[in-house]
Amino acid sequence: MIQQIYPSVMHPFRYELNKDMHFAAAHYVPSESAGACSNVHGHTYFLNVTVAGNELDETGFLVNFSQIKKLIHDRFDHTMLNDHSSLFSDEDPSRFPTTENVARIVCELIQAYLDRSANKAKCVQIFLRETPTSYVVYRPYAGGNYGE
Ligand SMILES: Nc1nc2c(c(=O)[nH]1)N=C([C@H](O)[C@H](O)COP(=O)(O)OP(=O)(O)OP(=O)(O)O)CN2
Ligand SMILES: [Zn+2]
Repeated sequence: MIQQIYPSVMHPFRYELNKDMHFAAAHYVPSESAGACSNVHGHTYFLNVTVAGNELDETGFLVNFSQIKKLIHDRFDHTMLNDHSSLFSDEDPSRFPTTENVARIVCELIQAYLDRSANKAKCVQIFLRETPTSYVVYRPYAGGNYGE
């Protein structure tokens, strides 16, 4: 079982849910300045997704926990991140599979799914741990504008 304390995110919504998961994936960071990380290596990524909103759907869910897992775990588990060419690139640093970029892209994938639902929930935080000593927190609405 994954049990961890996460940083909390400030937001104006009534409901907040969190989904934990892990996935095993390989990657390399295609830059000389990444040192050893430019070689192919693997991680068991630990991911915490925070979704918030004011309205529930017809099932009484903000979003189905299992749908969040399906979107990310099914896509990335036991894959080579760099091979996901629609998401990552060896040419564009904003698309290198660094922890920062993976966190943002995971958020974008979840938000694209949420945008297709009538209750319009928001992915407000991604916590992505790459190693026991390294993690990133991504907050898409850090400026406070939730597009309401
Ligand atoms: N800002 C970032 N820095 C680094 C990233 C990254 O994605 N963003 N990635 C790496 C490597 O891919 C590596 O997987 C993780 O590096 P590091 O935390 O240094 O790994 P260690 O387990 O060796 O850490 P120790 O605490 O020294 O044991 C590097 N940097
Ligand atoms: Zn790595």
